[in-house]
Amino acid sequence: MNAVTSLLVNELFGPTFQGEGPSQGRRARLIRLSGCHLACAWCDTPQTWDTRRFDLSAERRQCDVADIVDWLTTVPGDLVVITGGEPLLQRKGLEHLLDHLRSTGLDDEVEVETSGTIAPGPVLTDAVTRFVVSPKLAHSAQPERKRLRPDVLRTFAASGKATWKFVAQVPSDLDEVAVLADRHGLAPVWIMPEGIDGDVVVQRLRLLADPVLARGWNPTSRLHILLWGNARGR
Ligand SMILES: Nc1nc2[nH]cc(C(=O)O)c2c(=O)[nH]1
Ligand code: SF4
Ligand SMILES: [Mg+2]
Repeated sequence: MNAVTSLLVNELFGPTFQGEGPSQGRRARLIRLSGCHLACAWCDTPQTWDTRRFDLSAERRQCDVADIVDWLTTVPGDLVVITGGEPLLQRKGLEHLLDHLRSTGLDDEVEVETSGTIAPGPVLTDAVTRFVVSPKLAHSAQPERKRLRPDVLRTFAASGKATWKFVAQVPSDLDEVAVLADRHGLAPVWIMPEGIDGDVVVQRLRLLADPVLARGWNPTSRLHILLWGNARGR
């Protein structure tokens, strides 16, 4: 069996703060992988997949896993965030990255952000600290059969390593989240406002916060957007 020893990368950056979700505010290094099989209407990282708006050959490069681990060792922190795009499109390469990371002696927490539409498999599940799974709602304008894969959601829920981060625009989106959470047993739930402008993020979060609390969920802002706007590599 050939090991996949490289990953198609959009950007490597850090130190920064994990801007979103259960680890918000923690110092982190981010690995943004290229490629996504969805095309969400409000996607904040279209440079990873949208060939109509971006020259992907300039936006991505094939990086040896060994070089990525070398880079990680040069940047301080104890959290590695793997995001995209959709990282699980490169599951084999990710397995190799995690294996190499551990064998190099790095005991960092590793958080993988995913849309929850591709099953992670047992090897990767064992190797990561947590998955931050972000199933897409109707406002993503993706067909339901593409954005919601019940079998995959159940696999993540059963892994014991999933936290769920839903992107919401308005409080009525929370009804859609509640249906999914009940139907598939998704917990714990984090709600994040959609937006790539700090004022929009804050306005939406203000409207969402009380309904989120009332439902027993957790709010998250987008710290990197509040701090630096939609700058690349922050
Ligand atoms: N600081 C920082 N944290 C992040 N967490 C998730 C990000 C993303 O773009 O998916 C992101 C990002 O782009 N920047
Ligand atoms: S799943 Fe994520 S990366 Fe893919 S199109 Fe949707 S928001 Fe963008
Ligand atoms: Mg993201």
